[in-house]
Amino acid sequence: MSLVAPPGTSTHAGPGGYASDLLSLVMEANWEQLSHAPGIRRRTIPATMNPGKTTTTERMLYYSGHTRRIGDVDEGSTVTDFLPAERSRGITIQSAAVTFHWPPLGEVSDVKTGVPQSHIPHTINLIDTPGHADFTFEVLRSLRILDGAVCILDGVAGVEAQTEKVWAQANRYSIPRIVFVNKLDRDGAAFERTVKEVGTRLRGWPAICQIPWWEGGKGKFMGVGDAINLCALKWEGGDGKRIQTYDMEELKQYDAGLRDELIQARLALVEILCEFDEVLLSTWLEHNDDALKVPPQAIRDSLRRCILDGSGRLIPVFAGASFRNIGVQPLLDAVDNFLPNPKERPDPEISLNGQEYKLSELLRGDLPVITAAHKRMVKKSHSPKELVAQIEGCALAFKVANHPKRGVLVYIRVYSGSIKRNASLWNTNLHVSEQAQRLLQMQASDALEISHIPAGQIGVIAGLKHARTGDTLVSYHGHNSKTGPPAPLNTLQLRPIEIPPPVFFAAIEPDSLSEEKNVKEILQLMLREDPSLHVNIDEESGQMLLSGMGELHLEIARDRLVNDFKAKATMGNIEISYRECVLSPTAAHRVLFDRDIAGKKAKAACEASVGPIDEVSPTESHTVERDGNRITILVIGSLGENSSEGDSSLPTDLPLPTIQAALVNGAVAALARGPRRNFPLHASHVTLKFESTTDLFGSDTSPAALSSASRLAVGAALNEAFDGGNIGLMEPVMNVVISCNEGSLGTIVHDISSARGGHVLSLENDGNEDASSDLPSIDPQRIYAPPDPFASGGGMDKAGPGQQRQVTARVPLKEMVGYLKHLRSLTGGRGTFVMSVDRFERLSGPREKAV
Ligand SMILES: Nc1nc2c(ncn2[C@@H]2O[C@H](COP(=O)(O)OP(=O)(O)OP(=O)(O)O)[C@@H](O)[C@H]2O)c(=O)[nH]1
Repeated sequence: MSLVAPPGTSTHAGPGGYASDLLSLVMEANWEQLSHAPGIRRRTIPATMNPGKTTTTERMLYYSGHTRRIGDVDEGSTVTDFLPAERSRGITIQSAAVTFHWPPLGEVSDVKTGVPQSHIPHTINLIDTPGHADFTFEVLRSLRILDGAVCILDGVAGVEAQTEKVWAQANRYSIPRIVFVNKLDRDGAAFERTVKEVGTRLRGWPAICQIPWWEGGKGKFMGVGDAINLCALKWEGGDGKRIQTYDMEELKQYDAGLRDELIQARLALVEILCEFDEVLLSTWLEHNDDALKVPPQAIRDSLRRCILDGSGRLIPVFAGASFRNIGVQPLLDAVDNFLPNPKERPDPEISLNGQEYKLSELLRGDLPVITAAHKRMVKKSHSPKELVAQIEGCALAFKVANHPKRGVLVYIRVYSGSIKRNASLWNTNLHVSEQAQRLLQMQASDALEISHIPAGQIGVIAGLKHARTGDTLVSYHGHNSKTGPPAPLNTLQLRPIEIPPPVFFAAIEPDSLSEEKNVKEILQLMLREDPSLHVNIDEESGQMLLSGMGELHLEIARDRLVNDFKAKATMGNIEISYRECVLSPTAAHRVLFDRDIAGKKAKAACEASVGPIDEVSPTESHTVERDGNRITILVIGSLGENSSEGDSSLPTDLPLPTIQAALVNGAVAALARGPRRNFPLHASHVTLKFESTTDLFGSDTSPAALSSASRLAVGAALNEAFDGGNIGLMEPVMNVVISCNEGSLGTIVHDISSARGGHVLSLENDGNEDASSDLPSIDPQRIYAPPDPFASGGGMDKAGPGQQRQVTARVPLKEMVGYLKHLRSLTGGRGTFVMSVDRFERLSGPREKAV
């Protein structure tokens, strides 16, 4: 028996091993991801509500030397949950990014080849993400930039509906993952059951790397058995830095039961790896089919190979109880050992003009869309390849945060080239240029000024005025600051993500007229931080409506507005955001706008008509989709035909893309407020016609004048529809997935279909027939897991008698308000559900009256 420092702190490679290209690791709420190349890792923690992501993050920061004390979620003293609203509620709202090193930099000795990755310091950028379903979008957004993730599961609750949802998205982004089963100190903790649920509900084969160690097999949770290194680790209390290791010989004396189980775990681990990895299969054969003789390093290498593709078909599983400071250091080692570095990650997805490609395809310069664009160019000073070679860097803004001292910080991940200080960045979402005046690397509470952020790295741009979370920023050699890089490069989007439509709203009332401007500015900043919030300001009345994904989402937004940003305003009741729709096509309405804007003469005209989206087929002209509506812009040139980019009838300071963007903006503003009940329009198709011979008025025609003309013309068309009784109402209908036990299935199905007007779409067992997963279902009998000492029956009975069942249904949102409480009462507190917007549906007579 020996007293050793925790794995990952004593035997690491020396300062020489700290490669200069050390990356960092990212950890998100629910997920921890680590990237690790010759030094970089990022990890995330995905999970369900409250499985302990923030608690685990606190320990990671403490053991890595990033903090001097362990913060507590319940006391509101953690590093990553720093917003007052997070601290008062004990939940994560915004994903927080922190950078630290594992193993700690000062504690390394010599670098040797062939040592585990965890012996070489890695920079880890960790993102701690939220768990509540209202913030799912925040999690999905963070997933796009992760190189790897740690999924933290609650060992009592197991795999929950929310875990499955985030897991499926991680599959889509091919993110390598490991699972940490937390809270094993709690009454009712069931490691075996949780592992089997990982297999059946997440559809990956669990590769158990650690098994829980309960005192005497049934007592206090005190450590883990390590199936890779064939030893047991016992935490000695306190801050968790003192860990005793027991080798297999010592275990014979100390806990023979654990030793026997550890042997089973090692056999199962090698067996499952051999099924996926031929290299390990050969090693096993070389060791006379003896799984106990396979060297730990061969197992580590194999695990790394098996999860690298991010398919989730094999899932390494670790065990612990973060709150008791048990299991966190080996988890950090696992992040170093198994999660990939940015260079090992697949090519990111991009979109150009709405078409999907891979980034490397674009950078090679041979995409047909680029060659075609080159052919259309008037000035062909570059070949298509050279056109693309002018891209100096391209990055994704994954987080915008308002720092009390440093102002607005935009966190970016660079995907190609590098972003240099003072580079002019074209924002392909907003179509504006802004300069990256200051680049920072955030280290602990310090910010280091840097000259550039290279590909694969995460950094911060300070002082940007426009960039929002989710925007793509392109640095393009010699781009025009008004129109950006040549089309279609000006539309380049990295890993685009669809923002779900908001389904709840509330009115924001500034306390006084003088406060209005301040409130609007704060709301704009909040929107930059969180693009799943929407603000709609009525031009005429000045009324502000804030909409979002759920009631909690809006409550938190109110807390941020009033308490954090100190706005003097109140928020009205939270209500369901219905939609309005146009039932039949209107006539064309031409509007001439002729008024001063900000003291300057502004004049422009255009013609608009509106109809239902299905009945007006899209034309070949410029058509965009916005908030569930379609907008077509027809710009007629001097020759009476659709203008192309080089049309000489347009003034040079008002090129075609600027006109199109201004007209679209006006239409979007008009569609944001319907004529009937002020709800946004949905499923409507606007056609806007602009003739350069009649609708342009020299230098008086500015983008602002064009937007106003378009807003008024669309408004006039909508009013015509309203006067003719042609505006209908639509309601959000949710796709609801409920997890419950067999016993309560009948009551739930009855309640959904008769009392709530829902349609049940499917009933499944344990998610095994889940058609949304590409992976084959897994028979839980074939999954190895050590028996649960506290389980009352078989392995899968957490919800009481009977199997776990999953009900998928489509239900109007109105009927789902307050459903969690009801579901809990129907299922004895055990049922859970997730929902997302499925569609908006036209309301029938009686339902319409009820709105
Ligand atoms: N008993 C026990 N409690 C834990 C453990 N880990 C976390 N907790 C408690 O669980 C609660 C939730 O922990 P958090 O760390 O906030 O969980 P989270 O996953 O970050 O939560 P959200 O981000 O809001 O989803 C807190 O009260 C923690 O003290 C553990 O290992 N054992």
